Amino acid sequence: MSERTETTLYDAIGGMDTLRRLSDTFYEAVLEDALLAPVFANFSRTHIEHVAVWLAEIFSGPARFTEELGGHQSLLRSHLGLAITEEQRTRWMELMTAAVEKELPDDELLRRRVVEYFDWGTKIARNVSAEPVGQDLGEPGPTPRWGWNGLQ
Ligand code: HEM
Repeated sequence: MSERTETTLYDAIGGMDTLRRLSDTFYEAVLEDALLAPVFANFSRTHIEHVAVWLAEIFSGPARFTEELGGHQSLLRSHLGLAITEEQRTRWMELMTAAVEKELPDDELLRRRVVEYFDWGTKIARNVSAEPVGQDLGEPGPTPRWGWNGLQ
């Protein structure tokens, strides 16, 4: 194993500071986007922080989303009833890819793995969003981890 893959994606990204900047830059663009802004009608600043906390855990940083914010089940439930279209998912990916290019270290493999996570995760969000608010999702299992080789 190379030295590099012994580092978590979280550390390679630059930890919470970079994830907060990523989330902030992304939502600034989302709220100016005619296709996505209406989906985020109930947006608040805490959303930016919660997304950064989720991403920290996904990329093997501190597990605070599980410990403090309801974990995987709660993340999935946040998307119930949103009826996200494929067009909206694609726009979300475009804006997030631009935010990754602006905020993450200039490391091609790191950026590629992070964008691959978002591609995977947005498909799950879109699928869950087709279910009505209050839908019983069962026990989805622990928060996933995404590393140098993708889903762990
Ligand atoms: C990997 C992909 C995604 C991640 C990691 C993610 C993450 C999150 C998190 C952590 C929350 C809870 C925020 C909170 O507690 O305040 C949330 C809520 C939400 N997400 Fe996502 N999301 C993803 C994909 C999407 C997509 C594709 C859309 C729509 C195009 C979307 C729309 C929303 C909306 C509307 C909420 C509720 C916002 C509110 O608090 O009013 N998400 N998401």
